[in-house]
Amino acid sequence: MADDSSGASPSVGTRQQRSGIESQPETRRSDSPGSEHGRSILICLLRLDLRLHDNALFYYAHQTPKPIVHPLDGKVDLSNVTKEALLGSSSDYLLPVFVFDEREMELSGLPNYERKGPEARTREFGFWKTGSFRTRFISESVYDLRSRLRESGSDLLIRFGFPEEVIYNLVEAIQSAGDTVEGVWMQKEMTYPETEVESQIQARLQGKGVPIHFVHGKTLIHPNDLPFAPNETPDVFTPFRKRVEALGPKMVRPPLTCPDKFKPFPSNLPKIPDYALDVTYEVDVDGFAPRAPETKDQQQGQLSFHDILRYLLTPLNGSQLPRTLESNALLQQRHPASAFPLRGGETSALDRLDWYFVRGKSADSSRWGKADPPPVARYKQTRNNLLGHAYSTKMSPFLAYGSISPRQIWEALDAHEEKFGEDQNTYWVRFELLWRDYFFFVAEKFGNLLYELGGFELVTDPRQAAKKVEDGWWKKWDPLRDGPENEMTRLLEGRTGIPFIDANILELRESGFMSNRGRQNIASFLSKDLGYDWRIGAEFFQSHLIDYDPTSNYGNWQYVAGVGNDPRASRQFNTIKQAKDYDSHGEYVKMWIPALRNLHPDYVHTPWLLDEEERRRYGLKTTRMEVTMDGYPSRPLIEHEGWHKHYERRQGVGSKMHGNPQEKVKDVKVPRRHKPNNRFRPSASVGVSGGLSAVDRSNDLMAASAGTQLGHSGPPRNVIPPLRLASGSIGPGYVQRQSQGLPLVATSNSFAATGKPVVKQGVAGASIGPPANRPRAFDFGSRPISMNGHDGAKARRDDQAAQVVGFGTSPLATVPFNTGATNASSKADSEASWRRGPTA
Ligand SMILES: Cc1cc2nc3c(=O)[nH]c(=O)nc-3n(C[C@H](O)[C@H](O)[C@H](O)COP(=O)(O)OP(=O)(O)OC[C@H]3O[C@@H](n4cnc5c(N)ncnc54)[C@H](O)[C@@H]3O)c2cc1C
Repeated sequence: MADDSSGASPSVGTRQQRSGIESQPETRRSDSPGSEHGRSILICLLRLDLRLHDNALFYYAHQTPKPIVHPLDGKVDLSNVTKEALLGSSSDYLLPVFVFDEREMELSGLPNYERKGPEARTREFGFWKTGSFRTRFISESVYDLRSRLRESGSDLLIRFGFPEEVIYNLVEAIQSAGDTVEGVWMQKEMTYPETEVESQIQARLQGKGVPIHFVHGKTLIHPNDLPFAPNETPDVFTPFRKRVEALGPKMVRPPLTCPDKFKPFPSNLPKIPDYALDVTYEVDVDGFAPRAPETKDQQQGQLSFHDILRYLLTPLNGSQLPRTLESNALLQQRHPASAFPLRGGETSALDRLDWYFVRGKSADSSRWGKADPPPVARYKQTRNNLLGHAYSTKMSPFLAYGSISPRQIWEALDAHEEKFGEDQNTYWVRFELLWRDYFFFVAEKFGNLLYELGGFELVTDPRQAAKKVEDGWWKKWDPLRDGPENEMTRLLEGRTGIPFIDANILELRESGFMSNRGRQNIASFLSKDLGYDWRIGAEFFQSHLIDYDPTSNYGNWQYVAGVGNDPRASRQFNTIKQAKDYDSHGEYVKMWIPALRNLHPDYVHTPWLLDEEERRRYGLKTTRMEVTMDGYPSRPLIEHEGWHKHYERRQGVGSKMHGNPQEKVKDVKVPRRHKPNNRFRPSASVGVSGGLSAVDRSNDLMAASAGTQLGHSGPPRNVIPPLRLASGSIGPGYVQRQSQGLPLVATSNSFAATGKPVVKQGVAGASIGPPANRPRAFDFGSRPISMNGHDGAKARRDDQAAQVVGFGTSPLATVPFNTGATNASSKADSEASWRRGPTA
C-alpha cells in the first residue's frame, strides 16, 4: 500500500512538494493512531452542496443506522418514514471528496494535466461552460469548505478529472489496502451532466459491494413531501405553488443540524492515480493578506490558492471563438461596481445571510422608527433595482453551489418574521424560492427537454412546438462565421446602441452578475425582439453567470422565449418602457457605459434621438458600432414601434424603482410556519475563515469607485436639453441605404411623418424580430403615462429611504443607487402581464 502521508502540517507544506503535482498535504492529517487496517470508511462526494450546515451527507453520516424492519412486522411504522431518514453510518472514518470535473471546467492549464475528454464547452455554440468569474467563485467555495472541514476535525480530498474515476480509484485502493468502504454517498441532482456522473459511478462500482446512497438537499421542499408524483408536477407555476402551499407548516422541513464534531478523516490513504494539486500554503483568497516574511523561503516553489486559480483561468484566454465574446481570464476580479461583490463559500454565504436577514439595516426608519430592520424588510420594494448589492438577497450563487440551502433562508425568514411580522416583503422571498423549486421539479419531469430548442412545449403543446422548431422560426447564429456586424454578435458584445440592453450585457461580462430584471429583458430582447435561438442566450449566461444553475437558467430562458412554462407564451418586454421604469434616472446605464455619463437622463435611454450637435455638446463621439469611453453607436440595432410612446417620458416619471404596489400574488395563503428553532444561528458562523473582513474590503472598493464614477455623471450644468418630440419623415438616406443593401440607420425623425411609426432593422430588407410566420403579441399596455404622478418631494424622500446601508459601516451607503419618483403604474401596464412571471 502506497502511503502519501508524511505527517506534515497541512498549512505549512513540505519541500518535497515543489514539483507542484504531488499528493495533497491534506491527506496527511492524522487520525486515531493504530488504525492501519480493517478500517471502515464512508466516502461523501461533494458536488453542488459545498456546506457543512443543513447538509444531509454530513448529518446522516453522523447518525447511527436505524434497523430497517419490514412494515408488516409491525415493529416500525414506515408509512411516515422516508428511506433517507433511516440512513446512518457506522463507519469510523469520513472521507469527503471534491472533484473539479473536466466536463464542466477547463483543466488543461494545470501543469502536466492530460485532458481525456473534449474541451469544456457549451453544447450548441461552444462558449466555455464555466467562465472566469464562476471559476473563481467555485474555487473559493471549495477551499472555503476545506477550511471549514479542517476546523471541524475533518478535511477535504481535492482531485481533478472525472468524479467517477476518482471514486472508483479510491474504492479500489481502499479495498486493496484491507480497509472497507462503507458506502459512497452524494446529493441527488436532476440535470445532465450531473446525472451522468451518478450513473457512471453506479456503473463503475458494480460488483464492488459498495452501496451508493443519494440524499436530497437541493430544494426547499423535500421531494418526498410533494403532494404529487414527479411526473405530475403542474406545467404552470401557480397551481404548483397553491398545491405546495396547502401543505402548510409541513411544506418545508427544518434544516438539519451540523455535527459538532466530525468523524476523523482517514490518514494513510493509499495513493490513487488521479491528478492532485493543492495549495501548499494558505493565503487569503482575496490576496490582501501579505505573506509572512519568515516563511517566504519555505514558500519558494510552493502553490497558493492563486496559483491554482491561475491554472484554471489561463486556458480561458485561448478561445476558438472571437475573444470579445468569451469569458476572459483577466476578468475575474470582483468589479468595484458589481452587484455581487462577495466571495464564494459557506463562510461568505452565512455572512451575507446574517447581513441581509439579521444584522443589516434597511434604513427605512420612517416606517420602523428606531427598530430599523434588516434589508429583507424592503425586499419587495427594492428587488427590481439594478445598482448596488443590497437590492436583493444575492443568495443565488451560494444556492447554485450549495454553500447555503434554501431551508436555511426559509428559517432566516421565520426568524425575521418572529421579530417584525409577516408581510409582502418576506412572502416575496419565499415566493421566489418556490420559483427555484418549481424549475427544479419541472426539469425533473421533462428531463433533457430542458436544453432542447422546442423546450417543455414539445410535450405540453406538441402542435405549437412543432411550428417553433421548423427552420426559419428562430434565426441562426454562427459565432465563428458571422462577423462583428452580426446582430447577435453585437448583442453579446454589448454594442446594440440600445443602452439598457448594452448596460446589462456589459454588467454580466464585467462582473459575472446581472439582475433578474436585466435577465428578463435580455432574454425577451434576444428571443422575441430579435427572434434568435434562445439557447444562444442561455449558453452565454451559462458561461458568464456566477450563479449559473441549469434548471433556473434554462427554465427561465424557456419561459421568456415562450417554449416553457409560461401560459402566455407570446408576451414580450418593451425595452424602453422597462428602462424608464427601472432605471428612470439612467444611473444604471451610466454606470456600465461610460460614454453616456454626461447625457441628460431624459435622453440616456434613447441617445439616437440626439442630433449631431447635441451629441457633440455631451462629448459623445459618433460611432457606428463601438462602445468606448467617449463613443457609442449612434443608431440602435433595431427600433420598435411600441417604444415610441415612451420616448417622451421624463426622468423619474412612472418609476417602479421603489416597487410596484399593484404587484400582488393572488390567493396567497401564507402558511403559518413552525417556530424558528435554535438550529439557525448565522451570526455564530460569521468571521470563520475571515469572511467578514474580506467582505468589508470589497465594499470599500465599491464605494470609492462608484462614488467617483457617479461624480462625473449627469448633464453639464445648466444644459437641460429640450425633450424632442418624434417628428419629421423618413429621410432620403434611409431609402438610399436600403437600395444599396446597407445596414439601415434609424433617425430620430424617421417615424412620425404619417403618424405611423416605422420599425427599423439593422439590416436592410430583413423583417424585424421573428420571422413573418410568427404570431406577435406586444403586451405593452395602452394606458398613457400620467405626468401627475410625479411628486418631487416624495421622490426625494423615497430616494433617501432607498439608500440601503452597506455592510457594517461601509461607505457604500453614499452610493445613491436607488433614485426615482412615485409609481404611475396601471392595471393595463405591461408589468401586469409579468405578475405571474418567474419573479412577478
Ligand atoms: C433568463 C434568466 C436566466 C436566469 N438564470 C439563472 C441562473 O442561472 N441561476 C439562478 O440562480 N437564477 C437564474 N435566474 C433567476 C433570477 O434572475 C436569479 O435567481 C436572481 O436574479 C438572483 O438574485 P438574488 O439571489 O438576489 O435573487 P432574489 O431576488 O433575492 O431571490 C431570492 C432567490 O430566489 C430564487 N429566484 C429568484 N428569482 C428566480 C427565478 N426567476 N427563477 C428561479 N429562481 C429564482 C433564487 O434562488 C434567488 O437567490 C434567471 C432568470 C432569468 C430571467
